[in-house]
Amino acid sequence: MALNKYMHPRNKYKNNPPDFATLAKKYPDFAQYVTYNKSETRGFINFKEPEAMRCLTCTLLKEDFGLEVEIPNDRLIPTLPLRLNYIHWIEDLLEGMGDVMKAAGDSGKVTGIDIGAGACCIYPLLGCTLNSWNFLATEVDPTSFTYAVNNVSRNNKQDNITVKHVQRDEGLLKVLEEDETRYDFCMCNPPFYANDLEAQGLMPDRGSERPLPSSISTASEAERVACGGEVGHVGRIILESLQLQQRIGFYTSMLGKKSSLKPLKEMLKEKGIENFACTEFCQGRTMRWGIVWTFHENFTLPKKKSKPPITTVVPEKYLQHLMKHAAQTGGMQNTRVQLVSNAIKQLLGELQVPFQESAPPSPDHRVSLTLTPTENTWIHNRKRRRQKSREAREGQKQVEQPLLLQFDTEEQKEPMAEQSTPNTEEEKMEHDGSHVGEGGTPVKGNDADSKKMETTEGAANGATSPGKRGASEVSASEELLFKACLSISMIDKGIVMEMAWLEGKDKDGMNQLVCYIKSQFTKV
Ligand SMILES: C[S@@+](CC[C@H](N)C(=O)[O-])C[C@H]1O[C@@H](n2cnc3c(N)ncnc32)[C@H](O)[C@@H]1O
Repeated sequence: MALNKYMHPRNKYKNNPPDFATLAKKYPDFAQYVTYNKSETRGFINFKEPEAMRCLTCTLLKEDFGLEVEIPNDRLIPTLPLRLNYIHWIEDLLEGMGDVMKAAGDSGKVTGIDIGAGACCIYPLLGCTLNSWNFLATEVDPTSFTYAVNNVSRNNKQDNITVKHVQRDEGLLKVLEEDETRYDFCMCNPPFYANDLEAQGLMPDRGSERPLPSSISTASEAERVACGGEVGHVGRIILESLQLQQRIGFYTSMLGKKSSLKPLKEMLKEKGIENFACTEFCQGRTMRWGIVWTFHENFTLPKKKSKPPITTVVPEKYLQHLMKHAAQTGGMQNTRVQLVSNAIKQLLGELQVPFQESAPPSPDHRVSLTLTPTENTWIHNRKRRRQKSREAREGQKQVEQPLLLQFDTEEQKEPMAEQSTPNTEEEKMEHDGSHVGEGGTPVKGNDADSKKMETTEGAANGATSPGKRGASEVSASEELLFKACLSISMIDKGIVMEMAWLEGKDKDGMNQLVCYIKSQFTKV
């Protein structure tokens, strides 16, 4: 699928589309929707068949997240890659907001609001399962509300997720009236359309070049239509946020139409809300957009588009090397993420790259470091090491080997500007392409000119500065080469290192540093 490569790097389906044949073997309910190629090695499903899509979402939630859900026939079927992209964006924003939260005296327990949870209650269930977030979920539609409540208790999440039935005209202000909680964020997947004609794609402004939705929508009227469409719906949240201010850390919404961004950005500016940003959610053949705003002045939201983080899978051989070393030195209590991050921290220390670690570690045990080098020591270091090798060869001083990451003595051979790993089986992930039940707005040709996932930035939320200076300690007289967020996390049982550009003047330097660290992974 064309856009899968721009999925959020932590989206578990980015490089790992579901294998329908394998799922069919395990789940007989799902098997009835699967057809096979001649050799029966590959399974397919019909993305235009709502029953098949409903079963796929339920099966994936069970298989990949351990969640049991029931979705009624006549309600929206949430597709997972898009929902995960939104959740991961919130994770990134939360990470960038770490310090601001602390300044606001936050307890550290992340609590969000999902406006319009739907029957599946997908965002609260995913957010709670992946990140232990608590949620207040609102829902206007009585049927969806009942299903949402049941789906929460079916998964034993009632202590973490409260589902509240609200009236259509009951906004956040009313919902939070008798509530003292300070929320970290709110999220919303609003009804896209202003009326049923627009929902059916029959409005004259739809544009003749634009194809009709490729799938049958199972969404109810409340799920598709809101007064003023999504601009009206999100506009009301903007107006309410003017009163709620910092009661909610940051406000977000997903948008189904790119054209909705402009009026919403104009409204934010008109209301004096300058701290806002937008992003793209790319998956399958569909794009969606995200908008975020905050009343926290210190929280710098990402303002411009940036490349996706450079993603590197840490080789198994290197992990084995670290574990062996840990076994010898009594460090076996460390997780694999900790072992890799400790080794990288040691390397950064040796390179004298100032870094600051986010604290506390995120619930998914990801370790994030904000790097703020003022000098390119990794290139110089290579030169120095080459010089030392030469000297050693000439019978002079021997080269010192650092403890864990043994430096290479050759010039690096890898390309300097690595991009995210390409998707190998994209076509298998038809899943999000059809967008059943969401009144799909397929990507237009002219929307497709910039398909890069915007990465969230502003992760300068450190609490410790191990070994070297902290990121904030770079003195004004020293010029920053760049600021980047290096994170180490576990994705699908593998350890992944990501480097995301934040700001600065030396992108090549950051790419070189990634190559340098990568080269250490292969030196064991
Ligand atoms: C597009 S659906 C999204 C459902 C779910 N969040 C998802 O992403 O699959 C929008 C949901 O918002 C609900 N809704 C519409 N207006 C609402 C309002 N004023 N307050 C709360 N929920 C609302 C609808 O009933 C519907 O369930």
